[in-house]
Amino acid sequence: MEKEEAKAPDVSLKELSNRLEEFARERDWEQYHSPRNLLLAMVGEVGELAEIFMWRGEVAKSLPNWEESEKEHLGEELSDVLLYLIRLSDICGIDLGDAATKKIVKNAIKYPAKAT
Ligand SMILES: Nc1ccn([C@H]2C[C@H](O)[C@@H](COP(=O)(O)OP(=O)(O)OP(=O)(O)O)O2)c(=O)n1
Repeated sequence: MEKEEAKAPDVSLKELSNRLEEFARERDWEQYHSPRNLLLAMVGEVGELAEIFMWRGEVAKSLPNWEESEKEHLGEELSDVLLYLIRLSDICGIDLGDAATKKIVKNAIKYPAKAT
């Protein structure tokens, strides 16, 4: 039986953002990481994510009939979208964790839960 790969420990947006910054710096890719380029790269990855679901019809939650390799591919494309989103936010000077937390609060005010 194949040995299951160890899961990465809980990771913060800040940590991912630091690692992305380091990744770009080490390759001298900061010059390419402009807001527009990162946005286009992210949209491209959203397209790759959509391709995974294309023509399959409705998919049950937890993806019970999917091969492990398909789930792994899905995880990679979701990650690409997330990583470009984090990098885009950073380059634009947006603290994504803070913005998302505030947005959740705003959403709750706009869409109050029904009183029981
Ligand atoms: N200029 C770049 C190019 C890549 N990446 C990083 C962010 C993404 O997580 C990943 C994207 O790499 P690819 O463009 O090779 O895309 P895929 O991994 O999806 O490969 P493919 O399109 O061949 O499936 O690499 C980056 O930060 N900056």
